[in-house]
Amino acid sequence: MSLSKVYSFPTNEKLSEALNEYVAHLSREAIARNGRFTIAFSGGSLPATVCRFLKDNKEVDFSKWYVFWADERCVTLDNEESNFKLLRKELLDHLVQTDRGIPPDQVMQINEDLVGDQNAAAEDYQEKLGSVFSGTTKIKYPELDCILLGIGPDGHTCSLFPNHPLLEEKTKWVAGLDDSPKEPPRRITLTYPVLNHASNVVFVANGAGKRKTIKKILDEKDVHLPASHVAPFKGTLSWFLDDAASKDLSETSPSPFKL
Ligand SMILES: O=C1O[C@H](COP(=O)(O)O)[C@@H](O)[C@H](O)[C@H]1O
Repeated sequence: MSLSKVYSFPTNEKLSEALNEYVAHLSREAIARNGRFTIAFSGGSLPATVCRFLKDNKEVDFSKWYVFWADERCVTLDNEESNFKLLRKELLDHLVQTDRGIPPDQVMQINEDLVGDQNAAAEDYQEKLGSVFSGTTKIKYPELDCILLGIGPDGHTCSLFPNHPLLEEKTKWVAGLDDSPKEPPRRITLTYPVLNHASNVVFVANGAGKRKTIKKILDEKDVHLPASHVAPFKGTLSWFLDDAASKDLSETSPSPFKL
């Protein structure tokens, strides 16, 4: 099991600069090794924080990116609740406008025709993951190069909520739920086995509102919070926080970033 690194930055801007540096580094390494970079984004506040500088980073070869969602709401792609729509606004449209767009068949959004049935949508999404990872070989779990995770005040991550039966899911890569305690209730989510087989998992959180939750996970090791169970088997686990979010932590790691 991996040890986690916890980085904290004085401002939200510095946090975004560090994330730009780190994601660009992971992308460069993966492309040099495998000719592509597979990344999953969460929704909520994360895309704006991660993409603020990344979207203009000319050293990133976005043409080699395969983009997935760590979780998605079962809504149409133009709905205000859509995590896809959020990333379009924060990254995808900007790349197209600046002639560095990700090829559309490498952007793996939820199937809009299936949003009325979360289980069908989840199965379809699992097949999309399979089309990129399995090729002709049957694999047990996909190994994404990078999964970017947000965290809710209740400790949820992706759409894995406290006390939910999906926390026990061991077989499916992607699962559906229609009882999310946060709106909208119908969603699909990556499961723990996929999170924990990734090469690099990165939690991103900012603001005082997340402070108590982060302390419970990192210092108090509270097992009731879903984010506490993200622990990549072989991969790295990093936390990127701003000082408002990390204020009560007993310690953070020295920052290796050139900001
Ligand atoms: O519902 C969701 O919430 C979490 C946390 O969002 P935030 O706005 O508090 O950062 C997010 O990570 C997840 O993708 C989203 O569907």
